[in-house]
Amino acid sequence: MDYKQYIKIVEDWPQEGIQFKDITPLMDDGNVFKSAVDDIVTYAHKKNIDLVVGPEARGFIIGCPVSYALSVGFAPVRKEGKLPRDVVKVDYGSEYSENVLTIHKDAIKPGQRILITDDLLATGGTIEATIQLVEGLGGIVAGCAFLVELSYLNGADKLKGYDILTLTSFE
Ligand SMILES: O=P(O)(O)OC[C@H]1O[C@H](OP(=O)(O)OP(=O)(O)O)[C@H](O)[C@@H]1O
Ligand SMILES: Nc1ncnc2[nH]cnc12
Repeated sequence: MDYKQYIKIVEDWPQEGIQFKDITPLMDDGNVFKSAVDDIVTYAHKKNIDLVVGPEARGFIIGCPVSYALSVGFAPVRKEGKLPRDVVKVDYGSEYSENVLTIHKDAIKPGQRILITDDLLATGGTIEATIQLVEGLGGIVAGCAFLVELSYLNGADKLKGYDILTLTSFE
């Protein structure tokens, strides 16, 4: 499926100079959204995944249906101050923001095989921070799956040595 046609480009949002790739039209079409989730599930089936992990908020949109289809759990990575129990945290930067990401300390058991999901790979800052949290708790990053990659921002350079799936790419 050609997913690119379902992604709308919004100029200068959320800041001047950022070309925002809006995935909501893709999600709005049930057949297209299901096909995208199914493609990620097919990728994950070969990887013996124990748990899906995704960063707030769009990582949840992709990760939760994938975890449901795989019959494994989903652990949320959230911005600081949102998770109610003991967390580990990491500072990070993305294409247009800087923040702190956290995960519950007991979300991952050492040795669990983790699939990380997000809607989009831009600079890779968010996913790099998510990997740091997962590995800090002893998880094994078995794969990272995205709907979209902005290859001109070279996020994949931060993911050398990890297995990555992207369903479509903007050059
Ligand atoms: O590769 P990067 O440069 O780090 O950018 C990618 C991240 O940016 C967006 O999240 P955002 O922080 O806008 O949060 P949201 O999902 O809550 O909209 C997107 O969903 C990715 O998580
Ligand atoms: N250009 C972009 N479009 C949509 N989401 C993003 N997250 C980081 N950069 C983005």
